[in-house]
Amino acid sequence: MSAPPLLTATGLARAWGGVRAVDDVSFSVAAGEIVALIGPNGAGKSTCFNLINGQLQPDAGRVLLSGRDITGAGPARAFRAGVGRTFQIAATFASMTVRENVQTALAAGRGQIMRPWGAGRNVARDDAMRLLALSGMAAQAERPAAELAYGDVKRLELAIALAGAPRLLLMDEPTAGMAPADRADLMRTAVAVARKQNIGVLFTEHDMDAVFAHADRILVLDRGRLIASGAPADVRDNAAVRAAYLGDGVLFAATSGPHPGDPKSS
Ligand SMILES: Nc1ncnc2c1ncn2[C@@H]1O[C@H](COP(=O)(O)OP(=O)(O)OP(=O)(O)O)[C@@H](O)[C@H]1O
Repeated sequence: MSAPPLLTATGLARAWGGVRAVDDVSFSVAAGEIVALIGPNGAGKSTCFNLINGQLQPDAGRVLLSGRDITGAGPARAFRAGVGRTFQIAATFASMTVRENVQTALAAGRGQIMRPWGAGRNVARDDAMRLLALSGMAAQAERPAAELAYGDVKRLELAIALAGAPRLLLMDEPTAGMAPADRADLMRTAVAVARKQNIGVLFTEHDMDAVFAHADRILVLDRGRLIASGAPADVRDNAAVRAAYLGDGVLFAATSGPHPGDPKSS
């Protein structure tokens, strides 16, 4: 028998009052696979993320990580099981250096405390430097986090997420608020790290260039339902997806060159 996928979500459902925010959604993510979860505003992406990292209890359905049931486990237990997450708003300690931020995260994972003085300042130092190298931040290790440009804060946040040794990394709009050139760079870094470490990545993103350039597979939600799933080219050509985004325009802009059937710009 082959091993179960890294993440398996089956029949997930969650309503808010009368709104079916997530409605019978099933999908999987393999180790080392980069999967985008997209959909118009209010489609249910955040609710879906919160179901997967155990923050929310589903009304129905199951979340399995390598076959182990983590449904509604809560973020702490899901984290210990191997589900990491980065948020839209980066969370770092501004007064610490970049390296100390990562050391703190590593130490916390080992039940230790990182103190920036005495012997404590060497806790997990080498591992922190290794993660900073992976995230493209080694050269900035000794800078106070407060001095970083926003793109580098996001890279530091990636290193901090890696400190938890995730097997599945949920990235909530990783490129939000970044300049276009920085976005591509961050996505390239995140994808390279995930491939190297065999981490499965599930990310939400409004920037369709980032989605179509970097996802192996795209899941499309619309009003809580999974309306399409597949390779970027297939999803882009899917009539239901195009209809869901009609009037939004973002999906059509995120492609190289014109495509038959695209709405004409006047
Ligand atoms: N805590 C909540 N209480 C009530 N309704 C909620 C709550 N969270 C989400 N909803 C509703 O559930 C639906 C899905 O919302 P969700 O935030 O999951 O969508 P989304 O795809 O992440 O949207 P966006 O792209 O705008 O962030 C929406 O109709 C939203 O108003």
